[in-house]
Amino acid sequence: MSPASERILLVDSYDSFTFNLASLCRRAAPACQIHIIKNDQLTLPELLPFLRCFSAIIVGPGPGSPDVSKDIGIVKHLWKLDDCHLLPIFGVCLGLQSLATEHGVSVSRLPVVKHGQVSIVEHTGTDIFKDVGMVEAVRYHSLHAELKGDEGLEVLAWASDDAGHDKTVMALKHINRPFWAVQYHPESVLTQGGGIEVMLNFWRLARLWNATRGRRIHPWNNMGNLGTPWPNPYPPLASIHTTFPRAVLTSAFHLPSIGAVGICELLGVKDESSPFVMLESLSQPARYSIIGCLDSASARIRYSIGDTFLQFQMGDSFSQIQLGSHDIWSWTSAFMNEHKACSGTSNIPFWGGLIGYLSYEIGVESLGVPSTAPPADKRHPDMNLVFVERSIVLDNETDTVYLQSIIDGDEEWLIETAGRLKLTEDTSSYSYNIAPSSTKVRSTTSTVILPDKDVYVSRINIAKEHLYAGDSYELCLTANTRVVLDDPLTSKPSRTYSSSWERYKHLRELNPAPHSGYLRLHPTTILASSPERFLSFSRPPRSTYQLRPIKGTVRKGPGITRAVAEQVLRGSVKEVAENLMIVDLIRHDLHNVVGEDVEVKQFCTVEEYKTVWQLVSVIEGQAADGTDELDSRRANGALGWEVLRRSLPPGSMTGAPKKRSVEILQTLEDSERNVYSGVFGYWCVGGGGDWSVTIRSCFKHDDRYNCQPSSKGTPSTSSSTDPDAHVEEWVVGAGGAITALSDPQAEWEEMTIKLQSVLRVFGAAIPRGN
Ligand SMILES: C=C(O[C@@H]1C=C(C(=O)O)C=C[C@H]1O)C(=O)O
Ligand SMILES: NC(=O)CC[C@H](N)C(=O)O
Repeated sequence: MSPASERILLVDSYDSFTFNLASLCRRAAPACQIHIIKNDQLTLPELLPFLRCFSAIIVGPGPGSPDVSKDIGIVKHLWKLDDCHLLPIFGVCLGLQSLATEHGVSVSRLPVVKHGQVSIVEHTGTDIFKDVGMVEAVRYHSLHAELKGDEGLEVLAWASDDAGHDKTVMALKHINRPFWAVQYHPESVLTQGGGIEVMLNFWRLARLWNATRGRRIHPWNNMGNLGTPWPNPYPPLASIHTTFPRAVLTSAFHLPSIGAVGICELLGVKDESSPFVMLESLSQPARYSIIGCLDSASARIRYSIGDTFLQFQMGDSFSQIQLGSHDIWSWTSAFMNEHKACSGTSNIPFWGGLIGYLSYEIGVESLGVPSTAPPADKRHPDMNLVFVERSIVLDNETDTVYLQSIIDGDEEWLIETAGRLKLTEDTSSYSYNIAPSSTKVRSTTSTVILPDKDVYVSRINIAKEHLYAGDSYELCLTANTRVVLDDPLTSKPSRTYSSSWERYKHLRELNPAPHSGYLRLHPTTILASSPERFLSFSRPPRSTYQLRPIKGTVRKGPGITRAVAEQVLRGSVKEVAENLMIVDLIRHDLHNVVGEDVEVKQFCTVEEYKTVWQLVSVIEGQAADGTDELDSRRANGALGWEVLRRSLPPGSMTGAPKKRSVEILQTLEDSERNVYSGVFGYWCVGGGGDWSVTIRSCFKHDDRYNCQPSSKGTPSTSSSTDPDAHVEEWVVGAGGAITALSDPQAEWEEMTIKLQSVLRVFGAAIPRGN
């Protein structure tokens, strides 16, 4: 059998490191096809006929326990295969624990759990450790195998650095069946010496076992579908049209003093009843501000989870489009395929395209976790986008304004808008560079409903119980704070005063953040000042996909210099472990779509923000040659959209493994997260995109703009209730990663520090003692 036709089966127990393992496997056996299945996808009788086509099986890690059927699925049966189906198997973590359990070994809790921590692993230098030197390995486990010695298993490696423990088993083999397993994570980015080296040895041993046994591996003739071989970058599209790009009309000129705020005000941001979008960067990399020039013809796309349709609005025309064989993601991709554009200014990140937000729950829906959120007819949009055809991008470094339109023959708009901007600049009749004291948020009475500290702390303790039990390695627990404003003047929508805009201007001064933005997409308005990029993708060809997870937070204050922050964050086992777990999770998310080419460009760097120091890592990937070349049948940047689809909700906001962690968090949080913890940003018609994590931000839903089709087919912008009774309610979410090492009081404080960065905009503070 030539290596080219060999196949490896990877069984995924719903872990968030599986695609890292697939990538390691590919490095060890480059010509092999890797098929990935979930551990509950097939029954054993359904799987058996396929096994003769595989050279080996890898059993991945996962949440839970090897003796819980729902956690381990089909895996437990694999160690009992009869001789005619037998094949080499390599287990990782939960995989090792299953091998042990099925041979009568007791698997119990570790005295001190190891999540994202590195241990020195000593080994026998035999079998999968042949010619392997020093091993430093990352561990993600709460459980461990305790052998008595008569189970038919042999210990190949162990760790001696566990408190209250002599030697913790780190690798096993079966004495006469072709089974090997490791307790640590060979695929983790920080594992050294025992990663690819051990995988190469397993592959050598597996092939040797197959050869000496004379095991014939059957070709994959008409075997049907058993987990599409990895990687599988594109989803099947219901319809793929060939479309030709439109040209981007651009006019650029120098405009030194008007600034992004001035441009927004000139474009009518103060008319609260109209949609408005603006994305800007207010601290490093602080270069571009992107402003949508919307009008009543701008297309709006809204979708709520659970719906079989989306709402499409263009001016007065309002329709419900049935998704049919599409889901909202493939529909949006098909829409962007119809609206491709080319020949804009190459260094300008946005030429036109979709701007808006995606909720946390839309990611939960993609994970296949049933929602606990209100039903579709009671929801606000989970995907809320506007298609921007005319835009202004301000390059804050050179004070150049780029006017852009993707509407054919729109030169007149460019000339007219340039004239308006220049006139405003010349007459300087209004200072747009507003000083902090000049923001005009009217003072209002606000009621702040904070999360209850005792309840939050008790939930931290429950979260820790889940971590000790092995159900999760890290849980990002959050809570909502509500701010209810009593401002009689905002009870009626105004065309000349927008309190949300005034508030945003205040926020951008108080908390200038690299991922800021004002999104008024009725019924929802978001004021964003996020430090965290979720995903950016550069324009094809050869797009780079970049994710920048943050984990590790320290409040800025007297004496907290960079050196101190470095010590507190980079010098802390807990903080680095927290960050590492998300780095490994994000690598997995990216490997899922782009395949092998994923690199950690920056690991645990301390970055400075207005009110906090943060520990930030950067992961980048590129698709295999040709996958994201400009393709006339697909939207520009379709692969970036696919990375987004498969990677939400952001791992830094869930913890790992993502699916199980999300399920646990649903039991620990009172309400849906909604806009908080989702993403906001853009997808450019030229193929680039940039989506930030919606944190350190606030949002409100205003049901006077409920945007449902009225009986006449136009959106309703009036409430059925008395408009004077309107109460303005903002939601601010905040939270933090809980690990087994978390101190509940410190976690509560960390959450309140994050909350405070936004609460100040309402003139509210968290009372002392809280
Ligand atoms: C949960 C929040 O932040 C997340 C949690 C962080 C942490 O645990 O250190 C850091 C950044 C975010 O990924 C928030 O801001 O509300
Ligand atoms: N990474 C894993 O596979 C973890 C296995 C198991 N859930 C534990 O915590 O020990």
